[in-house]
Amino acid sequence: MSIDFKRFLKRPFRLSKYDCVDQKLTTEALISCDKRFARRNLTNWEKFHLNIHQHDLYTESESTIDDLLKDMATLPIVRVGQKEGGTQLKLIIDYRNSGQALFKPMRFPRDKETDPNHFYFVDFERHNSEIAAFHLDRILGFRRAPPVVGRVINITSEIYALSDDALLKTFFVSPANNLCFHGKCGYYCDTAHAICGHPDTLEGSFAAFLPSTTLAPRKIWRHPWRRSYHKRRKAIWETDDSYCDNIVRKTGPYNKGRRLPDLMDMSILDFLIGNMDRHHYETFRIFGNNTFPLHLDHGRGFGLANHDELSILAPVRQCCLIRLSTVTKLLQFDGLNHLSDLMRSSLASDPISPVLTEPHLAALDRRVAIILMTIRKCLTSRSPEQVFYIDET
Ligand SMILES: Nc1ncnc2c1ncn2[C@@H]1O[C@H](COP(=O)(O)OP(=O)(O)OP(=O)(O)O)[C@@H](O)[C@H]1O
Ligand SMILES: [Mn+2]
Repeated sequence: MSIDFKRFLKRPFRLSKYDCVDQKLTTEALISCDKRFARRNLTNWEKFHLNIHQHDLYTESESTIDDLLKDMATLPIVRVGQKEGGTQLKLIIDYRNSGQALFKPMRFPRDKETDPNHFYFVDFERHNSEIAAFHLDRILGFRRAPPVVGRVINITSEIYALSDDALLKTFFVSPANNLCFHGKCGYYCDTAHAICGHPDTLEGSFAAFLPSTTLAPRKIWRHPWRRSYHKRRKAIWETDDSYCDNIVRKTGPYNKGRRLPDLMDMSILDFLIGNMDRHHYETFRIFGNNTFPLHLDHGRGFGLANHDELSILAPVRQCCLIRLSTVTKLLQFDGLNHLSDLMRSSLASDPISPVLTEPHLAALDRRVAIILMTIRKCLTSRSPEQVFYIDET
């Protein structure tokens, strides 16, 4: 099943004479059902949106994703506004063809490590982590993260000149004569933490927007292994290793189907990138419960190259569960195709390459070994049938 775009398709500029809404909503059907589509080619954003399916955001063979990455990295920007909500500054970028991207700015050089006195919930976001997490999600075969690409922009002509009034009010010229802005948000949106051009250029990550929530409403779920987001308190799972078996597995939607294995995949992705900030996740409502959780918000990964945060793997360790297809992938990385090599070559195509430093790439291989060790340990106390989840086909 793909997303129900009936309302999208009913937009009068598209389908005034024909009524195609009962047809299977593939791109091909759309094109054949209104000849004007052939004249006005779908944008890569539209192709991406229309191909979102029940089980993933895109398919392995889809060339649209690479085209979309290229578009986000090169198409002219026509308008810039701030994304409301969330804790740190994010901009909504409008392109000339109506495509949109979520922009996160670069704050530090790639090798700047997380401040050891920062909690996971106050750490700065890293644009390169958003890019690397998308590539990793794709390499692991999950395809649950929207495409993200890097781009160097001119802060004067591509942000300042195109800003909405609210954002414009936060611009200033620094003592070093650089153009800066800070926007409005919960953390780090003040003069002391402004984003400045060097002198005029600014690097950032551009994530393709998902279909609007009006067309494709999403459900927001609290993550069962959410941290406490408190300076002194701990979450239950941090002190109780039976949390998965005694609580999570007994609660819907984790008591059946793909959701629990999906959370294991998410934990693996987060452990590999070092992301401790997974508080909620979203699904598309139209697909019900038997669908994938979106992998969004990876700005807090790749902060520490020499530390492996084992607590991120707690879901896998406590549930002793992993998708057979995921463990098969990880075993391949244990052999000749190191994950670091696959990531290095995948990231080489990004305009702001190198996206990750060598120590962060090396950390990926070390962490793959830790995940596999965790699974091997599970197999000493549980049967393979209990540990490996096989998807229904
Ligand atoms: N590619 C996207 N397309 C559409 N909406 C998105 C996309 N990425 C993120 N969002 C929405 O924007 C919200 C904020 O984004 P994100 O989580 O990356 O920022 P954040 O500042 O870290 O937020 P928070 O502090 O709530 O974690 C997300 O909860 C999500 O609903
Ligand atoms: Mn966040």
